Amino acid sequence: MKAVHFGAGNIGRGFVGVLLHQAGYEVVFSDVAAALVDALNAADSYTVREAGEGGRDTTVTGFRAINSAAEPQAVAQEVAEAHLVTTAVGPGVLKFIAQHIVDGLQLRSAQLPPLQVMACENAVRATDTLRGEVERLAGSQWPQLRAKATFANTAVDRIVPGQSGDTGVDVTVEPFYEWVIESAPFGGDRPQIPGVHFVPDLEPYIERKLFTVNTGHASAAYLGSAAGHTTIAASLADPQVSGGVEAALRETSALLVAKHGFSAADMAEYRAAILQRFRNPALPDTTTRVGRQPLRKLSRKERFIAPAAEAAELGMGVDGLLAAISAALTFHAPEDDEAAQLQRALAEVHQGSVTADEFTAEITGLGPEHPLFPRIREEVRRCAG
Ligand SMILES: NC(=O)C1=CN([C@@H]2O[C@H](COP(=O)(O)OP(=O)(O)OC[C@H]3O[C@@H](n4cnc5c(N)ncnc54)[C@H](O)[C@@H]3O)[C@@H](O)[C@H]2O)C=CC1
Ligand SMILES: O=P(O)(O)OC[C@H]1O[C@](O)(CO)[C@@H](O)[C@@H]1O
Repeated sequence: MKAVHFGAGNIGRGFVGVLLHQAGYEVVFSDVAAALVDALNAADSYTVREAGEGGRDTTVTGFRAINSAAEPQAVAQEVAEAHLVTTAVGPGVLKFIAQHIVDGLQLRSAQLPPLQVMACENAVRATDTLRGEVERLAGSQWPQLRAKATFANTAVDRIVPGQSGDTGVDVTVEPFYEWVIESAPFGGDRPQIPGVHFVPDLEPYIERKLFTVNTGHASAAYLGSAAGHTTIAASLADPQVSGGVEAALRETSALLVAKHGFSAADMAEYRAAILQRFRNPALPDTTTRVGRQPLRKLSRKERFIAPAAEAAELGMGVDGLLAAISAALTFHAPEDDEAAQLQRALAEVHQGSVTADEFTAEITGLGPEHPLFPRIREEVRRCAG
């Protein structure tokens, strides 16, 4: 069995790659980072080190890597012959992966079983987004190609921090992982991957994950950074920050209970386990990594605005989420393009060339009629000074 995995970064090697290896797939990593591709091809194996209580090392073998920018035809050929395609490139990059899938499906024999495609990104219905791009690029050819692939949405959860430069392609991860996949697209032919759960309806799971793990982690990063901390551990050791994270998560939990019927007790347990994971002392993680790409994280369907908007529509509390959003608005990270762009936009509000209304609409995607809009505009005015 062969899997082509796009994005040989932290989650690619430390989560998807290792599980596909354990499932018996030959993994062909495809990435645009030439040095990473070369390093993977120079290695016979790499080690996934689980840091923290109960952690163990796993050796991954049986992989290759291809530079998809330099050798798109080779990637298409691999996709044409593969059983499975996965991605972990970031939601904004999926549109660039779509062409490789279209090219691969064009070369794929109609006699082969459908290619199973899953985007393992932190976003609701990321695989649907990828499929939409594939359809758009395939255009009039889509009717001939559609039977050659099956697309399934997934939710992936494992903290894989930035790796120190001196460990090569080895990767340090937390021991915990969760991979939930929607079952319907596969019919009777589900991929057999260790530890994976199949569910008929993914929406409650991806929202529970995104609006708890990711809202909580990002809140720790933004509130921690605003308080002068550079690591997640130091942020959560600050009672002011951990109290702020818990306040935001109590609000998202209340929404998830109301919307999806999770029990309040289960959500309290889920939150506690997650905060424990964030505090893992063996896992070095920084506020700049966890807070990366604040524009994405502040967008309409993401971990802050989506739950806060729904909570506001239902008349539920959003003060904790607003405090985290406010901290996100002032997030400074010199090497992060989106953080720099956000600060430039906020400076324009300060100078008066952009109004707080325009900024709020642009960053959050909310219309002025939305009940959350005036609350965020107030934070924008305060942060812009
Ligand atoms: N790191 C984590 O703890 C978790 C990350 N995720 C999600 O996984 C995805 C990847 O995150 P990380 O692995 O942390 O990021 P990363 O930056 O470590 O890895 C991304 C990889 O994608 C590659 N890439 C970029 N453009 C590409 C293209 N056009 N074609 C092929 N490869 C390309 C990059 O060179 C890089 O190696 C994101 O959507 C993230 O939200 C999900 C759960 C946990
Ligand atoms: O690109 P994003 O959305 O920040 O994804 C990485 C996040 O996902 C998580 O691993 C949670 O699964 C967090 O550790 C991390 O902050």
